[in-house]
Amino acid sequence: MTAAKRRAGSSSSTSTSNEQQSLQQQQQQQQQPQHLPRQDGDSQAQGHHEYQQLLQHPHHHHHHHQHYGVGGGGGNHPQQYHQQHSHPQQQQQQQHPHQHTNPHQATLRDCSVKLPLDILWLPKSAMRPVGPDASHTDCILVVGVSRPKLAVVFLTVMLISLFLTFHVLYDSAVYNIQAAQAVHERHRLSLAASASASALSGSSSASGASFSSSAFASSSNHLPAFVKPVPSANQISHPMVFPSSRVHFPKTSRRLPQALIIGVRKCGTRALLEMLYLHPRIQKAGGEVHFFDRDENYLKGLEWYRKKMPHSFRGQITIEKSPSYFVSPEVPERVRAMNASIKLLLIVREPVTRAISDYTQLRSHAATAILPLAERESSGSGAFASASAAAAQPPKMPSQSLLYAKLQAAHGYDNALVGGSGAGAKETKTKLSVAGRRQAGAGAAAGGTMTTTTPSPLASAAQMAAKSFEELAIFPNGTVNEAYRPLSISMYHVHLHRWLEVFPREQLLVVNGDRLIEDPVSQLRRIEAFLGIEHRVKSEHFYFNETKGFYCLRYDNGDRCLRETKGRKHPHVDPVVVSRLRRFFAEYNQRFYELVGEDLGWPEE
Ligand SMILES: Nc1ncnc2c1ncn2[C@@H]1O[C@H](COP(=O)(O)OS(=O)(=O)O)[C@@H](OP(=O)(O)O)[C@H]1O
Repeated sequence: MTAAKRRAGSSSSTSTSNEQQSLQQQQQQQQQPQHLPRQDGDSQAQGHHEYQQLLQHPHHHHHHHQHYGVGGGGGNHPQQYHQQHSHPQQQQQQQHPHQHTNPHQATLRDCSVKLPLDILWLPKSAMRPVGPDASHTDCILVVGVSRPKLAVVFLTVMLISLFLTFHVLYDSAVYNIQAAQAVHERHRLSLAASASASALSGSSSASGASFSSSAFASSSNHLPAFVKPVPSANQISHPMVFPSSRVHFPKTSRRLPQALIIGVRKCGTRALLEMLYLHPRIQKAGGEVHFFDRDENYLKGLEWYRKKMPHSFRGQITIEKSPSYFVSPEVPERVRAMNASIKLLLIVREPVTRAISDYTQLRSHAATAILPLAERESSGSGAFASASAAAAQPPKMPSQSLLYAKLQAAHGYDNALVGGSGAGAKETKTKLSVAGRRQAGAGAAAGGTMTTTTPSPLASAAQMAAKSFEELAIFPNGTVNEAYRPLSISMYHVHLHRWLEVFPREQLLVVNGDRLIEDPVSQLRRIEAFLGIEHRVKSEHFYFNETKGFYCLRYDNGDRCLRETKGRKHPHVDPVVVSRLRRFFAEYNQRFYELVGEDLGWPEE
């Protein structure tokens, strides 16, 4: 612009004193900052006036342009910019007062475009002298920015806002997709757990795995508080559109358990796990994995075990429960080998009540096993059907061998169930504990049925279902059948002793199962403190269900009670037998109290 003006001044071939004067004026203008009021402001005002006139009377300026050159005022308005640049043209017109405007030459009016922006079109001739070969119809776009720095700031803010908006949208999209995938995965796992539970229905493991695995199944899509389930997670099955390495979304993965509910069977292990699962920091394995107590699982290795665990977020605690861990001698050392600082939860109940509960479940399982067996036998296929005969059965009718296997595996007692060999399958198979040897001896001495042969499934089941608790727990001579598995499991001190040989006492918390039934929140508060998580499970998470006679759980999406296999009605047991057993257990209970350092106040009569 300045150079153009200079050129305009120096290249004029008809230099006159007026021109020189005009040139001097231009040079003075060049030396002045444009934003300052100009000394020849009158000329500018005149120019501005001319411009306004041009806009209103497009042909008028041709007759009056020679009068321009006086005026005053100044400012930063873009039009002033235009005026400054149009000055050379005015000079030219003043130099040739009689020269008419070339019809092909662009005028201010021709090049003026009315826009909401401060954008002006100027004739090219306004920028430099018109040469003989210059096109007079050219226009030059002049964009006036009155406050350049403000404009830069404005643009920068705009760009940053755009970037942040995109970032937030992108992150939230990624978060939602991943949360949906987590829900989907949870849903898939719960379906798988339900399917495996129903596949095993009719028989339960020694610790009631199949029954408890589907308990609360419908509630298993519980999510940590910071992940809101989306309504139709199943629809989101596509992979993420963008790789999320840049987004620090809390990812889930399967982790080995940091806490175990090791037992005791029939003391409320399932209720405890489900109640803990109300806590957003807790993740649970759906069913009982039996990794440490079953050799066939343990030999598969820790990676197999880890894959059985649920997805969890970092900071969550994964818990698995397999009640038979407590009574399996090899388990403590195996658990320590995996994680020496793992936290152990042991829930106990008054031993005689627990034994009766155990008996109730076994009898229930036996009864469900007898029905199809009896139907098979009455149909004439014999007690030990061949595999092909079994295969020929309708799909709903399990084969005898399968039923028998289920019966044994689920109860974990083998023949000892029927009345005898107290230490149970696991303990007799491995080295016998002191109590186990004592029990076996007592059982034999008392004339207990130390069955070593395998009875037919029907006979075994029928015996189980037919015998009363009194018959199984007390020999005819009045002595206690210590070898009866429901009783031997209730000798807590024997089993706990093994654990405390491997783990320090402070790594194990004893939960009072009777109190958990009556007042879950107080027990859960202790457990939360033990696990080092904040107190989150409150009374509003529970309501007492009169029909069931137990507390049930309140979830965001509805209320849930444990299945009917939890809280079965116990058979009436002769009070004399109950007293006898309580006296029997009094000594063992004292030993247990000593081990745990707490008197649980169980009745001794
Ligand atoms: N809230 C609630 N609802 C239902 N049942 C409850 C609850 N809290 C504790 N319990 C008691 O849990 C007993 C079953 O214990 P487990 O879950 O350890 O059984 S198992 O070993 O897993 O089969 C079960 O024993 P039984 O009453 O003998 O069936 C219940 O007494």
